[in-house]
Amino acid sequence: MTSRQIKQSGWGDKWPAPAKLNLMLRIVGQRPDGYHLLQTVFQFVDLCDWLIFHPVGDCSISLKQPIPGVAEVTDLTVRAAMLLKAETGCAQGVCIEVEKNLPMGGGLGGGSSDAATVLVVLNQLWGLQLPIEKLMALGLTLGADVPIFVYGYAAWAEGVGEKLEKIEPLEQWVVIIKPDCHVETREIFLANDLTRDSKSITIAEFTAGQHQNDCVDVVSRRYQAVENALLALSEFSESRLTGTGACVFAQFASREAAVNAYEVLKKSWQVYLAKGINKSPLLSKLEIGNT
Ligand SMILES: C[C@](O)(CO)[C@H](O)COP(=O)(O)OP(=O)(O)OC[C@H]1O[C@@H](n2ccc(N)nc2=O)[C@H](O)[C@@H]1O
Ligand SMILES: Nc1ncnc2c1ncn2[C@@H]1O[C@H](COP(=O)(O)OP(=O)(O)OP(=O)(O)O)[C@@H](O)[C@H]1O
Repeated sequence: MTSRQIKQSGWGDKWPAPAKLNLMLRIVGQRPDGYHLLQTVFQFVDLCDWLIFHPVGDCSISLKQPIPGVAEVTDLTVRAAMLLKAETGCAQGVCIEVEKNLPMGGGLGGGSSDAATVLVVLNQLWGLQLPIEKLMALGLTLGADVPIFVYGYAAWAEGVGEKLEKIEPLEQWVVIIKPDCHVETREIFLANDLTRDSKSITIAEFTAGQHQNDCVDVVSRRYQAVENALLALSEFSESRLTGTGACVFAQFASREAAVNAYEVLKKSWQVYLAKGINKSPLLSKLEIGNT
């Protein structure tokens, strides 16, 4: 696979960083370093943060406006840019502007997606020509969810989420509830009552309807708002947790059915109406190399 080429220069453009859903999530083991071995299915949705890259005259990395509560040096976009510089010795700089739409700590992977967009776009804007595989490996050092956003296709994932196999789940309408709580991924993976020995399943079993998320009981027990959201959504369709939460979602075969649920639920919840997509909108803004 060669690096992907950008149609135009891309400086000053708005670049998408989409959200993801985990359509199922099984914990099938644990590595010696404590990280959990998963089986999961990633699909993107058309809800996005948007990033703009502004040229600067020196080698500095900065944010136009830091996200409240996230120090600039720990922001995943800044860390992604620094990582590229450290890896390549690139002497260029950038000012990154982030239009933040995705809720943080929601299990939608917003921070990871922002980081992936930085890796993919700066790789091109800075003329670094790192291959996608290298960007995915760099991304993995920032977070387990970063590689899928670099990869850009809906996928069956194993390992900690870095072993990816392209699949094409149905692109259905989705209603997502963001309960009024912030779930730390780390807290859930540290829980004593987390199932860590699920039986592995096949893609065919997932396609036939095996949608279990092994984190759901642990998260529901600790966060009443998540349990309530799962219950509210289940009035309309099968309700599921994405990642370690806090967001819960349900898929709908028609836009009408999704809108109906959305209209009812928005009276009581922070709710999003979205569409599942198997190709990341970030990829759609790029010309594809030899993929
Ligand atoms: C739950 C998922 O969202 C599913 O897509 C991801 O596995 C989480 O990915 P992420 O948010 O990028 O997570 P990271 O930032 O890499 O890890 C946060 C913390 O969760 C724990 N963690 C994460 C992923 C994993 N497979 N096993 C873990 O035990 C680790 O303690 C880690 O310190
Ligand atoms: N650019 C960023 N956007 C969002 N969060 C960031 C960013 N940089 C650092 N963070 C930190 O990362 C934490 C997790 O944010 P994120 O939005 O990725 O959560 P999430 O949706 O639960 O992700 P995941 O599904 O990968 O666990 C935030 O609480 C915040 O402290």
